[in-house]
Amino acid sequence: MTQYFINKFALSEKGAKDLVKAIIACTLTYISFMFPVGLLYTVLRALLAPYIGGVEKVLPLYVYIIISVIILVVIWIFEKIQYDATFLSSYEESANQRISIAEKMRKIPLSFFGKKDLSDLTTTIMTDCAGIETAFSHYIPELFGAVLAVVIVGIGLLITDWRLAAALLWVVPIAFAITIGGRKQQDKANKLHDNSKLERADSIQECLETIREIKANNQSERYLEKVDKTLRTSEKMNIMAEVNTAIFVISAQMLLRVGVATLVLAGAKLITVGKIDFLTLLMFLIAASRVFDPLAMALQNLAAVFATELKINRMKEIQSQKIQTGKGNVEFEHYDICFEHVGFAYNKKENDDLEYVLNDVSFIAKQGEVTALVGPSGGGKSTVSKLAARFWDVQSGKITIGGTNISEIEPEELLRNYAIVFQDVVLFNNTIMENIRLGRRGATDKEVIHAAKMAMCEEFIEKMPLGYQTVIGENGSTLSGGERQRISIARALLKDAPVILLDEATASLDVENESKVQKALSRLIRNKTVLVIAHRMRTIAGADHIVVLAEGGVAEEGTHEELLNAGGLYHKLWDLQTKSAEWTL
Ligand SMILES: Nc1ncnc2c1ncn2[C@@H]1O[C@H](COP(=O)(O)OP(=O)(O)OP(=O)(O)O)[C@@H](O)[C@H]1O
Repeated sequence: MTQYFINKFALSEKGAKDLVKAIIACTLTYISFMFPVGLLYTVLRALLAPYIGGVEKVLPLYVYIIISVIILVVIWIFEKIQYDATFLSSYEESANQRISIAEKMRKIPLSFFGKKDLSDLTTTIMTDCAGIETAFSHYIPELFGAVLAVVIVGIGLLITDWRLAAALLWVVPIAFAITIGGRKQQDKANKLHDNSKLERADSIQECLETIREIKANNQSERYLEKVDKTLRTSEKMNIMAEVNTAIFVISAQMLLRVGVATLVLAGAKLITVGKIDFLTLLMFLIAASRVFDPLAMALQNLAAVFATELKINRMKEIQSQKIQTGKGNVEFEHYDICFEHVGFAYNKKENDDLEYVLNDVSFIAKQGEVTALVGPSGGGKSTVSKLAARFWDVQSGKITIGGTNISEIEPEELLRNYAIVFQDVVLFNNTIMENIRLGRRGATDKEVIHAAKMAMCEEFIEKMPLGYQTVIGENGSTLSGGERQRISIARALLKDAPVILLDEATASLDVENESKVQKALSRLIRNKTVLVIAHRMRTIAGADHIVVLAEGGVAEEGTHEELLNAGGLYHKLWDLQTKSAEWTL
């Protein structure tokens, strides 16, 4: 049973055990609702014995009061157990599920995130988890509990009088069959609704992220029309999903009511032929109300469980992703990074062949040297630098650091040795001090300030109202591009790792700041393995080794002088940039 729930609902072992407990608790609660019916039947039978024939003995009033109190206490205890077992443990499980998804995402290769959009993942973590939480605190335990309770109570009723029980319960399997029979239809409508919700979240998120570009291009009206359309579609799909579910659930619930009618008819007939007395029929009628209320709810819950399964499948998809693993605590003798016949593709083509963006790339970035990657746009420079940090795993060939294949090193362990500065700087809505400290957790304020000074951050930090304690807004929205880039460089200086990847690290800086920051960087890079990407050729002219990448392969390599003398692609690029430097408006 536990294993079934683990597989079916992507639960942890503890979560599945708690669910079994919750179902047992729900069953007991529903069964306990029958105790007052039994008591009422006994009292009525005793009181009415003189009129309906029989020799029932009326007990003293206090006995009935004591029994009533005991029944109330028992119901209260079962309800309390049910509450603890459903609510408390389902929230705990839901929190664990969110943490385990976040943990998983830490280890999933970036290729996964390239295929999924952000709103899809946000929906899975926030909305799906919340939906699943409700399913475990309400739908699933109540559904299984109601079904089990009806089976047990049904057996009791059959033993009491099989004819009345059959007249009452014949509708139950048909009602469930109607709800289950509509599953395909409901799944289809729920899927359309879920997709429309994702599109809605996507379009709102895109609108917020690109609001500046939309306004700059005077496209607000056109764009809002598009957002409006997704909102309207989502509303339509929502209504369709609700109507689809309602058709099947309401039909099934209506049929349950027919069971009460057939019970009355069968009961009346049995009374007239003297097979049962009126009290027995009355007890069945009260029992029917007790059984059918949870049953009607169970039919609704069954439809909700179908909808939850779509959410669970999305969660399972994340949970089943292959994660990047490897050795921890690796000691490196040196930090040479070696690309050996590397082939890499982000995506597959339509015919399922890989769409290679790097082909047979081989070069060495030696420790103590600056290796520059240059080449035309789209040639594969950023891809190479990201592969060097194992953001993705290569499809063919290998990349080694200090002789060890990086695909055998645990990604977080590997990245401990890297300081990376990208052109697209990511900053957090926190103080400048903490944004820089991200480079090395545990660094003292003095060390952070020293790194900031080296990265030429001091002059703009001093002008801020709270200096280093100024909060810089979401992704550093209150800072200029150059300031953001300097913070990112300060982070790298603070980390002081043996491998440094600089992807257009100084592109947003003005000439004065660029030369100052480069001075700081040149102090940082001593005796390190440095991989630099820069479009400004003069920035990399002094590099020890230049690798020219074009069309996903190494076109040529050497020093600046060697490549100029060779008269190849590098020479051409150099000439083009020298000419464009002379160009004026
Ligand atoms: N995340 C991605 N998913 C799919 N394709 C990608 C992705 N990133 C880059 N590419 C493709 O890989 C190829 C190499 O891109 P890359 O960014 O490495 O080139 P680059 O030389 O750094 O370009 P640039 O100088 O313009 O920054 C390009 O064709 C690009 O479209």
